Formats: sequence, C-alpha cells, structure tokens
Amino acid sequence: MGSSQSYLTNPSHWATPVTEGTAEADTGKWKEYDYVIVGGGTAGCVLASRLSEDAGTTVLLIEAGNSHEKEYLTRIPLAWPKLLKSRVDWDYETTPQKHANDRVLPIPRGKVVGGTSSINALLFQHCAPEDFDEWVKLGAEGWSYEELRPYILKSEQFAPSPQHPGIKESDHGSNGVWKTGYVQQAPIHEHILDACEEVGVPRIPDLNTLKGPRGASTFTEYLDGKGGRHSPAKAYLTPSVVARPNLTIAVNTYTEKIIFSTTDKDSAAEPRAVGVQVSQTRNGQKWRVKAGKEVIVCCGVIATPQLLLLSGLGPSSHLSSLSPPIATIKDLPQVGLNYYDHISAGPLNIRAKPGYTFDYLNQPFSGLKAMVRWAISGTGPMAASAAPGAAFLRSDDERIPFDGKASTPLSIRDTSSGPNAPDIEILWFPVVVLGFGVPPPKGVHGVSIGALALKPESSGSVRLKTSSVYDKPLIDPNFLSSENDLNTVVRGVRFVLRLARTERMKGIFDLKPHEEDTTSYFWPGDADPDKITDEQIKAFVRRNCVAAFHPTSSCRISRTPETGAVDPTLRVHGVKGLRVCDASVFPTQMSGHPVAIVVAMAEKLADMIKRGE
Ligand SMILES: Cc1cc2nc3c(=O)[nH]c(=O)nc-3n(C[C@H](O)[C@H](O)[C@H](O)COP(=O)(O)OP(=O)(O)OC[C@H]3O[C@@H](n4cnc5c(N)ncnc54)[C@H](O)[C@@H]3O)c2cc1C
Repeated sequence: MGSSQSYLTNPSHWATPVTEGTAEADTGKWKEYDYVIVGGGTAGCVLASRLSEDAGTTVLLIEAGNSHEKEYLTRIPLAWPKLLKSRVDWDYETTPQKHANDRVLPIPRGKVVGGTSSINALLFQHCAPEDFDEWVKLGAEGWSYEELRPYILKSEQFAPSPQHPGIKESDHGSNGVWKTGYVQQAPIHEHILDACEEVGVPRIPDLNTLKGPRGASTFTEYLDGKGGRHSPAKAYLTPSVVARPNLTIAVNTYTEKIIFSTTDKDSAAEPRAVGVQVSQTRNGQKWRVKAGKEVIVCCGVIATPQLLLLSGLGPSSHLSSLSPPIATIKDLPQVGLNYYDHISAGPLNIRAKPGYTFDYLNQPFSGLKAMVRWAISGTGPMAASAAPGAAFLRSDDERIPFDGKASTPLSIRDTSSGPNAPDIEILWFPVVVLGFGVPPPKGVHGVSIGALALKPESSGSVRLKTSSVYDKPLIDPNFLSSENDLNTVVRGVRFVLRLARTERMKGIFDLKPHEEDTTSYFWPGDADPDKITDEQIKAFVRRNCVAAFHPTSSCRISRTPETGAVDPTLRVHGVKGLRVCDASVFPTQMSGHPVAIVVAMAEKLADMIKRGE
C-alpha cells in the first residue's frame, strides 16, 4: 500500500468505508498495514520512519492535523508563541484549578505532523541521568539512562560551534538524522548566565553530559542549519522516506477508536487490537483499517488516554458513567491517571534597558523586517532562541542564598530523582510576557523568567467528557495540591529575585524600588527579596502559575496494571497487538525538557519491534 502523493487527506485512498450492516470487527475486506501508527507527532514520525526502513513492512501513519509542510510559521524558531491557540494547536485547557484560585489554565499541544515538537520551543535536553534510574525503580526495566542514551545519541546530528567550546563530542550524536546545535541569543542571555554564577549556580558548558544538568547553560536546540526548525517531522520524514511505497501518511483524520477482535478465542481474557476506525468530521463517513501486526498509539499525554478510554480500555466505572456508556474491553484502572506537569510560578517580568532583549520586535515595522530577513536568508532575530538558557538547581543547595529577611523556613521534601538531579529550573525569555493572548506592553523592554518545580508531587488525570473523540477531554493536573510543590516554586522565585539584584545585572536590569502593587505586571519582579514574604510569593503563584507544557505519565509504564497502563515493552497491559509510545508512558516526570527523550524512546521501541521483542 502506498501512494505517489506524500500526505493523503482523502481516507478513500488508504482506508475502507464503513457501510451499513458491516460487522465491527469484520476485518476481511479492510485495507491492511502491518503497523498502524495513530498520531503523527513527535514519537509517531520517528516510528513511521524507522519501521518503514524494512521495505517488506507496511506502515500507516494517521495524523489528526495537517502536514507540517503546509504550516509556514512552524519553521521559524522565534515564531512558536504565535502558534499557540492557532489551528496547529489543540488548545486544551485544564478544569478549574482549586489550588490556583480556580483558574483554568491553557495546555497547548501540536495538531500537525510532528505534533508538539512542531510548535514547541526547540530545546533539546537529555534531562538528568538519575531520572531514568528512577524509572527503572518504578518498574521500567530496559529504560535506564545507560540503555536509552545510545538512542539519544543515535537520533542526534550535532553541529559544534566555536562560540560554545568545552562541549565534548562524545556527549552528542553526530550521525543521526535530527540536527541540533546553537542559535543566536539575545544579548542579555550571557549576562544572566554570569549573574547565575554570582548567586551560586556555576556556568556549565553543556546541559547534556553524564554529570547531568545542574548549573546554568545555553540550550542546545534543533535547527536545520539554515535558520529553521528541524522538527522530528522534518528530520525523520524526509522526501525519500515519505516516498517509500510501503509508508502511507494520512493527515486531517481523527482516529475515533481502536477495534478489537471478536473472533480471537482468548479475546475475553486478553483482547486483540486488529485495527482502528477513523473519520474527518463528527457525524460524517467513517472508515476502518486493519493492523496485521500492531496498532501503536502515539497521540500524546492527553489524546492517548482519551483514545484508549474511547476504545473501552480504562476504569470500567468511568466508562459506564458516560452517556452513551462505553463498553469495557479491558478494565484498566490506571489509564488517564498519574498526569504530572512542571508548574511554573508564572511570568516574573523584570524591566531591562533597551538593546538587550527582543521586545523591539513587537513594533510592527521591526517585526516585519525581521520576518522578511528570515524569509530571505534564514538569519536575524527570527532565527534566534526564544528561551536561550536556564539554570537547573536544587532547592536544598546551601550555596544559594534563597532566603531573605522576610522569609520563613520552608519545609521541602526531596522529590528529585537523585543527589545530582535538580528540582528547580529557572528559564528565561528575552521579552516581557504578560500572559496568553495579552498584548505586550508598548515601549517596555525586559525579560520574563519562569521558576519551575521540576519534580512535582501533585498529579492529576485525563477523563472523558463525552464518548466522542471530537470533544476535548477533562484535564485536571491538580496543580499545587501538594504544599511541597508550592514551597519549591517559592524558593525558585526567591532565586530569581536575588539574580535580579546581582552586580552583574546592575545597569542592565531597570529595577524599580520595592513596592507592594501586586497588580503590576512587574510584581514581584521588582520586589526586594528581603522585604517580600513567603505568603506574598505564594499568593502571586496561586494567581499567576502556568503549566510548563511538559505533561507526562498518563499511561505510564509499570510492572502491573494496578500501577500503570503499559508494560516495559510498551504493550498495553493485558491487551494483544497494542502499544503506546509517547510522553504518556514516562513512568514519572523528568527533571528537564522531554522532547529528546520522546524521540529516543521511539527510536528504541522501533529497534525492539524489529528484534521481535
Ligand atoms: C509551547 C510548548 C513548548 C515546548 N517546548 C519544549 C522544548 O523546547 N523542549 C522540549 O523538550 N519539550 C518542549 N515541549 C514539550 C514537548 O514538545 C512534548 O513533550 C513532546 O513533543 C510530546 O511528544 P508526544 O509524541 O508525546 O506527543 P505529540 O508530539 O503531541 O504528538 C501527538 C500527535 O497525535 C496527534 N493526535 C492526537 N489525537 C489524535 C487522534 N485521535 N487521531 C490522530 N492523531 C491524533 C496530534 O495531533 C499530535 O500530532 C513544549 C511543549 C509546548 C506545548
């Protein structure tokens, strides 16, 4: 099965229409592929590319969004904030968050080939090696750092840069298909790195070494060498891969449910996935395809549990409570639970003198000029980093003067994955950010800094609102339900306030005297760390916290169905012919940015499948 057309929109070309009277699992007449991969996002692109390397294996990749090639803005590194709430964003939101003043928080996710990796901030990070040892302890045998690292390196094609000496080539891959390297940064970035050092966080040359990311550094990013995003879609679905006759890529098509065999004699005890049902509109024509070998679900942390639940895999009490109820195929209590996300204090805006940041691009003429420059030459600020660097620290690091005269002793349990792993990230953006959809202030220059709890205890769930894939599910991350998370974020905010008052930032930051106007966009950025109280910071966080867009674990790997949704081979517990591969299977949260790990995981799974594991 294949086509000369690269990305197919009409299911008649690759699936079989459902006609009246057709039995649900009558697969005999359906178009068939060895592997049906649902979700052409980060993991889906990698798997489709690797599994179709064998010309004798047929692969179908089904994506709900459009081809990335048709979405111009996805190519421009600095343009990703413009993609949020656009047609390439699923634009999910949380339920009202009880511990964040009942606010509803946005959760963007990519709806386009490449998925969220096509709309994200392009940061490439291994996270902390100890994160993976923690995974193994939680039951993910085979997913230690030692076992996953070769696949991180396999994926990467790193371009060294003379501006970034001190990087060991052995810490990066050079023969992979995914291009990484360094981009231009706003002038303020280097100053902030030095300021971090002044507040007790050393500068390190590379976040991606065997020592882990503790320290302050510039991010490696994924770029095509011509100033554009090199998403996994671009890296893995090259024109020659897309042209393979054994690979079919379908776009603008929703997978509604997985279909199970009714003839398999063991199906009551262990159902077998035999294909999927798809459609393009809520009440329109439906089509089906058969998976000769496996269905692999790669829909991400929200849509993967949604699809499993819609297919009857989940807690039967939840499935039967829906209207109309969904028949339980396998009672799997953990599907959709254990949703963890990094929580950020909310934008800590600090004014800066002009000339150090990218705020000038908000003026129409400057922005347009930068876009034209990028379109002609792939250079200039639009090719630069939106989040050039970060500091990864521990809340118990005694070298850091977290506390101020007005602070109280905060009790913080160690939730990190190990002594060398961080539990706080300080991430800076070289522009003032007022919030989703809020226009930037005119004539103001500055930075927006996030203080993130990297190993939150709070976890939540994804649940169905209705029995239709066209209705967004209910997402309740339960943010800040643990006081420990809030205290960790408070410590992160205190670090930022100290950083703002370093010698290094004098004359660069334009701090105003401490005042208590909590309605200002520059509260508490201007606040004096010796005058602000923990209660004031906590109130700010509850009012302003935002998800850091790194959710994981809603179908996590575990030894048993009582503790997770998939086994270490990524097969859904107790179901044949069905695996999951995306950030939903992470056994728990990472202490860093997850996209490189999703890619490595898909690389590893492709090898496992080829070896018959
Ligand atoms: C704004 C933002 C910035 C970020 N920045 C970074 C960063 O700089 N670095 C980093 O490491 N991480 C970053 N992340 C997180 C990272 O990009 C994601 O964790 C990662 O890409 C998730 O990959 P995935 O394969 O799990 O899911 P996705 O890449 O989201 O793939 C899921 C795919 O499934 C498709 N799909 C869903 N439902 C269906 C259906 N029913 N039928 C068919 N297709 C379906 C979706 O359209 C999507 O293409 C960011 C996230 C966001 C939102």
